[in-house]
Amino acid sequence: MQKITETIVKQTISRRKAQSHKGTYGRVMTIGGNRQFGGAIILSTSAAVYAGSGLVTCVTDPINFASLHARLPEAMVISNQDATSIKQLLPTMDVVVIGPGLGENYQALKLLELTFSTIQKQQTLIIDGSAISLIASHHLKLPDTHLIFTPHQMEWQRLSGLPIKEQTPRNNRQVQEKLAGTVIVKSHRTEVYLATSKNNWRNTAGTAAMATGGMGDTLTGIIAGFVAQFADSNQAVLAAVYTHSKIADYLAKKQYVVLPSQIITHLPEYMAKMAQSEND
Ligand SMILES: NC(=O)C1=CN([C@@H]2O[C@H](COP(=O)(O)OP(=O)(O)OC[C@H]3O[C@@H](n4cnc5c(N)ncnc54)[C@H](OP(=O)(O)O)[C@@H]3O)[C@@H](O)[C@H]2O)[C@@H](O)CC1
Ligand SMILES: Nc1ncnc2c1ncn2[C@@H]1O[C@H](COP(=O)(O)OP(=O)(O)O)[C@@H](O)[C@H]1O
Ligand SMILES: [Mg+2]
Repeated sequence: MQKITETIVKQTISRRKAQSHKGTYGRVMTIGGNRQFGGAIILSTSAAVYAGSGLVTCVTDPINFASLHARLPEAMVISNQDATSIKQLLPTMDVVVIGPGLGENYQALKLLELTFSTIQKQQTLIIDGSAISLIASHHLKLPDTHLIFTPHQMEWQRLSGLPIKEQTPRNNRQVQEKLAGTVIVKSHRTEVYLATSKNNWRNTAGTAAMATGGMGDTLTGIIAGFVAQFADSNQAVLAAVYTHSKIADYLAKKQYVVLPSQIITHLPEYMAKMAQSEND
């Protein structure tokens, strides 16, 4: 196992070019948030914006529009029932996140299938939460695109068939090869199995202060923002995993529990620090 450390973050996050605009930093679509789990997609969408994505569009139940906009006027919204707009806009994105708070009912399944049939080969699809559980329970065929799975250990058990005790690096790698996507197995020490490299990685940051609902939803937004902006996708994934946990470690020095929304608000400052020290 290789160690994920701050060196990767410093290598990944570079200073922004003066001659750039929002289009330079990537388009992200976040899909999820039913009536019960609106908070999950609000966190994911906020993390994508605060991580620096140029333009972010959230596809969610319209019941979540007002609360999302109250916290995050930067995000655009589309109704999760508006298949025409989704089909039209999704192919223009660099990165699509599906799953945070999506739920697992019939409507959620149809939205996942629509996403799979619309996504293009050159795009990146981050599959999280309910979307992972739906793939497992409905044996869905995966689309031909750049895939990143972000399961926690139980979601990984559902998708891989590996009981948590048998989730060893060797077994995880075997299933990753079948899925043909990058797999991030989240736990107190998250492991990353990259699709285009044989190296396996383990996070060196992270704290039990992170053990609170919405923490993984936040990670998906950071990964989306980093993959949308930075040239090397593998580095971007590793840097995102570390950044999420490192900000939590910093806040946990003075806090018993760290809230996902606090990690989000600290992203721009941490990223500026990493960009300044890119050549250290
Ligand atoms: N504010 C919001 O809107 C929020 C919305 N959310 C959304 O809810 C949806 C469902 O996601 P979910 O993760 O809550 O539920 P599920 O997939 O059933 O997994 C839980 C089961 O797995 C087990 N488990 C074992 N190992 C584990 C591990 N390392 N990490 C975690 N769990 C582990 C665990 O064991 P236990 O706790 O019983 O010991 C339990 O039996 C999803 O769309 C998500 O985005 C949430 O993000 C919360 C905030
Ligand atoms: N004890 C812990 N130590 C370090 N990281 C943790 C700990 N507990 C949870 N995390 C991190 O918090 C996130 C939880 O993700 P997930 O279970 O999907 O949350 P949610 O679905 O509620 O958003 C993961 O990134 C995981 O690594
Ligand atoms: Mg989750």
